[in-house]
Amino acid sequence: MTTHDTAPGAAVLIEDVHKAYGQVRAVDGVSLRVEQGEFFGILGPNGAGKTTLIEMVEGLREPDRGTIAVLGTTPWPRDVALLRRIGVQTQASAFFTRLTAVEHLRTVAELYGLGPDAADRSLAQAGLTEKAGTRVDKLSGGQRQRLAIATALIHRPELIFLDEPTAALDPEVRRTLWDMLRALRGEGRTIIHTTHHLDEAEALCDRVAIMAGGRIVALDSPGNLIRALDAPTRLSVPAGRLSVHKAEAVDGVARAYEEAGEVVMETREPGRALVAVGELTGLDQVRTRTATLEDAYLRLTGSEHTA
Ligand SMILES: Nc1ncnc2c1ncn2[C@@H]1O[C@H](COP(=O)(O)OP(=O)(O)OP(=O)(O)O)[C@@H](O)[C@H]1O
Repeated sequence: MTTHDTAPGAAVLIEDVHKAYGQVRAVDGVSLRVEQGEFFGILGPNGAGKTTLIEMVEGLREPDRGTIAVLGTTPWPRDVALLRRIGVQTQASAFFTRLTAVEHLRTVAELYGLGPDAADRSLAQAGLTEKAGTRVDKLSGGQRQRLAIATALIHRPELIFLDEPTAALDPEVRRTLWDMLRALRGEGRTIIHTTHHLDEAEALCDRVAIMAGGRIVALDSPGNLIRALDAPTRLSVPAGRLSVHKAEAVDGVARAYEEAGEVVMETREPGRALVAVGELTGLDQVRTRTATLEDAYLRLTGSEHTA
């Protein structure tokens, strides 16, 4: 086992890592540091290199070049002691499908040398206690997703990898899972979260790395990435309430147009424009939209494609 001089506080330290498949440079010189206790997002379009990067961090693939330290240890070649300190949830999580949820978890607990209480605890943590006696193949998609997370958490790992944990879940279940993930972070665990759900990354992540073409094109907190966009605020009112012509003349409005039954006004002085719109139409049904992480993501990954 090789240990690195990771500065205290780093859960993962990646330095100039490269990985190619033939001619495809899947990961092309990535460096980043994830702090302990951080909720860190990895975002990027299909084929950006996220999975390849994460698999190298998890010790499933060997980098061609560069170094990776996970909890102070090199993950390749695979290190059993490290595996006990990390938890991995993937889209293809394997279950003992003919067992009940609790039997499945107790079996996994035994594989880690843990008692049944570990299974009961992670079942409760995932909000699945009610489904303890349900066979895994009878669980809904969302319940299975939670079971995958419960399975990844059973041995109380310090570092948790989540891959699209809320894919295909209904909005209510997604929010419940968000609460669960926030609680994990509250316990001081480090979470590395790969997702295409930008609202989720914005709501949960302390920082995100946006990848495109095997490289990191941005790395910052969602708030800073959004602010860096310097995008206008959009105010909108139902189309019948105000003409585009009048909207253009509103104090503080830079541009106005009609879209999906609404007149949209772009402004860099939202306070001033809102007061003026309020005087014209009243504030009832006026909507305000500021830039989101999705806007920042589209700008950053779009420019990368045209580069
Ligand atoms: N086993 C493999 N053999 C050959 N090429 C691969 C292999 N795995 C990935 N690639 C290629 O490497 C590049 C990066 O793929 P990767 O799966 O890491 O991206 P990703 O960001 O995880 O994408 P997605 O969001 O679609 O999961 C892609 O061009 C992909 O086609």
